Amino acid sequence: MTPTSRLSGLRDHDPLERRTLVEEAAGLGPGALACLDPAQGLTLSQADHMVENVVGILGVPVGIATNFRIDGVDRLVPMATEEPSVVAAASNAARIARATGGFSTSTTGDVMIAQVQVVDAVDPEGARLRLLEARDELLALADAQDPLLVSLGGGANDISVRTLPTRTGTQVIVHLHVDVRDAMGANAVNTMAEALAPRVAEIAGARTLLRILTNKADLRLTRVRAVFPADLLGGAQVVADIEAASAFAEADAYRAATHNKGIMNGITAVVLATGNDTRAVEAGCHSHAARDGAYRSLSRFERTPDGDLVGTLEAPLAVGLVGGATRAHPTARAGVDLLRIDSARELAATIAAVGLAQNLAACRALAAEGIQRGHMTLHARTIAASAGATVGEIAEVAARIVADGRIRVEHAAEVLADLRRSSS
Ligand SMILES: CC(C)(COP(=O)([O-])OP(=O)([O-])OC[C@H]1O[C@@H](n2cnc3c(N)ncnc32)[C@H](O)[C@@H]1OP(=O)([O-])[O-])[C@@H](O)C(=O)NCCC(=O)NCCSC(=O)C[C@@](C)(O)CC(=O)[O-]
Ligand SMILES: NC(=O)C1=CN([C@@H]2O[C@H](COP(=O)(O)OP(=O)(O)OC[C@H]3O[C@@H](n4cnc5c(N)ncnc54)[C@H](OP(=O)(O)O)[C@@H]3O)[C@@H](O)[C@H]2O)C=CC1
Repeated sequence: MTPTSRLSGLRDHDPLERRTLVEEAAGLGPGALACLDPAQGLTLSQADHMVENVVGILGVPVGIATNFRIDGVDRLVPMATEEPSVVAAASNAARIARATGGFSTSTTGDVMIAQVQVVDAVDPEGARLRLLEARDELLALADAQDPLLVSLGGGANDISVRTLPTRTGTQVIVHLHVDVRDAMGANAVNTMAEALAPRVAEIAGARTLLRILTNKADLRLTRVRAVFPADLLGGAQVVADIEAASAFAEADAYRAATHNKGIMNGITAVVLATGNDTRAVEAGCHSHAARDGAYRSLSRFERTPDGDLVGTLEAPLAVGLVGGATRAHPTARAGVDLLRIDSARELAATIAAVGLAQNLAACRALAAEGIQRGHMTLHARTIAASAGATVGEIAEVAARIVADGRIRVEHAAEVLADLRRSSS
């Protein structure tokens, strides 16, 4: 069976039934996603080998975003998040985008940047040029640190050097550009930077300080585009209002912060589900949003000549399929298996698509009925649980507080007490 992500009504099943349906739809064998079950996920001893002073494990819900078609391939996407309505929103937007073929992506490649900071240079500009003259030597020295990466077609491929006036004097900053292939690349480029530092100091006739990657990974940009039909969004006025909402986020930092948070609801959930570094990706995305000096939205929504809505997003996505927790964490491995991806680029493309989908869903809701109708309806289950409802009581309590239009903990407690009185 050709894998499909169109799993209408997945919500109507229980988690175990959903997992089976997802395994089948993704073309995986029975039990392929068993590691998504807490009982077969990360063990305490595995966790104890990942970070320090381990005493326990925090469980995070993993939902499956459906309907995604990315560069012509259907993908069911794992999203690790505690926030209600995020998975539903992404799935809904992906459903709408399917009508025009889904999401199309492109990438600038897999290049990460390591910085080497040079201080106390007597002749900063002279040092800069001497370092540029030594480019080939420095690249070879970097490559010597990671023969496996070079054998895979990766490795150091350029340097750039600039002088940087600072309040402690003019510094010389070396950027080492490294193609890290399918790794996130932090450890790889940090190792190279530390190996280069003594030779850089010698050439510059100065001292080196920081040798570390930058998370402003703007040589590793992923771009995604999708067209959302006006009729599926709610008509021409909704298209115009989403475009006005986008213009607001492009022009105002206060709105852009929330607009981008909506994007990161999608991006971070997939980064986490695949065992990647959420802090690195978020630092990269937010620094990219401020790349021209003002903090702006990472995405844009525009009306097409046909009156539909085209969404575009560009962001640095430093994620890997090897290294980090991706291979060490069984649940992350199951998430990657579900995606059926073969490269870090495909993972980044998927992440960008979910970010754009999340963003569209939020902006559509905001521009149409408001965010609370969809969000709070799904949030009602969390409210019911907060009021003390058991697993068997949550659905009834949630339905009642939604019907009453009072999605609040104290009302849920009243409904719960009433439910228990009537059933005793
Ligand atoms: C919540 C919906 C989707 C309901 O929207 P709806 O039109 O009532 O949904 P529906 O019942 O017609 O279902 C349509 C599709 O949505 C999905 N869907 C729908 N419900 C579920 C569910 N329970 N479980 C799983 N999937 C669900 C599902 O894909 C379904 O189709 P199917 O695949 O079944 O044929 C809509 O109201 C929505 O998208 N709201 C936006 C909510 C949102 O964006 N939440 C994110 C958190 S808030 C946030 O991002 C921060 C923010 C808002 O500040 C960002 C910003 O300011 O930009
Ligand atoms: N963002 C930040 O500021 C920082 C983040 N980190 C953390 O480090 C974690 C992992 O960094 P990363 O460098 O990716 O991890 P690893 O060093 O664990 O993995 C990269 C290594 O995997 C090997 N490898 C095997 N196959 C491939 C392939 N196809 N492509 C590339 N490498 C391959 C290479 O091994 P070999 O060594 O033999 O070449 C490569 O060096 C990140 O997830 C992050 O959490 C760490 C420091 C700072």
